[in-house]
Amino acid sequence: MEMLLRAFGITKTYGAFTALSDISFDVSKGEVVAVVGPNGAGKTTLVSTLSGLYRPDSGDVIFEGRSVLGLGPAALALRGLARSFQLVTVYPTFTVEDMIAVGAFARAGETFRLWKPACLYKAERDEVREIAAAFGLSHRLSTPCSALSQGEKKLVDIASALTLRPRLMLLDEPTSGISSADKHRIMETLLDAARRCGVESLVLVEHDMDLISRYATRVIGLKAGQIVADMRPDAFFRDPEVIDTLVGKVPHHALG
Ligand SMILES: Nc1ncnc2c1ncn2[C@@H]1O[C@H](COP(=O)(O)OP(=O)(O)OP(=O)(O)O)[C@@H](O)[C@H]1O
Repeated sequence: MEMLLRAFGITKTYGAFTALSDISFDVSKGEVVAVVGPNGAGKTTLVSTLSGLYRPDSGDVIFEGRSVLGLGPAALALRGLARSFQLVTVYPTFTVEDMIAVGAFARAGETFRLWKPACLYKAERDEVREIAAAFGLSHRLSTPCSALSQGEKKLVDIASALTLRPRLMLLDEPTSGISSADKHRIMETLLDAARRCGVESLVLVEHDMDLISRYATRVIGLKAGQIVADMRPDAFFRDPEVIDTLVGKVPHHALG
């Protein structure tokens, strides 16, 4: 399987505190990697380091065979490794169409110049509409983001990142704040839309074991900044020691 991302020897400190310690793993085409672990394990720090927001103290991040250290999130997204940034909550008065367009404009070299009249960008608008359709958001294009449900807000954020057509997408808790009843629908929509938009691999921080057992192809377990498990979900859910270390009790139905 083609390797897209390689992280090796990643150490990240905050002052005297070591949040990530010598983290190494690869992500190949076709994988949906769930990153799990207790609060403070370093999951968000890992996503922020992989996506160029933080520079590690040591180690390297290789994407498509080249180091991407120091590129920063915007340049990295344009290179094909993107994360969502929860901009919907930052710009609640923007319509769904404008919010999704942020990424399309960035790809066109118009880095987040949102004040420009939207009508100037016919090609980008067409693409925005195509992506909105993949996310089932066509009927919401002119709705202000503030009027969306929590699940729709998550989808708009991810849709915006997808206009950059990334090969690999990093998602930090894509279903947080969404009711249990809606989580599966949102996860299915986002995975299906991501594939349709050309995403080849996903790395997501996720706490919901039921979602992981159903949608992940691999689980990486972090504890105190170190990888303590890297395995297929079926093996993960059948390892009581790993479960106890990383998540405590697992819902019975996640065990299949
Ligand atoms: N900017 C920062 N400055 C100092 N310490 C930080 C900073 N960001 C995170 N930390 C600390 O680093 C550790 C890892 O934090 P991180 O947010 O990556 O963990 P997490 O696994 O995502 O946790 P959670 O599940 O609670 O979101 C925690 O102890 C946190 O307090």
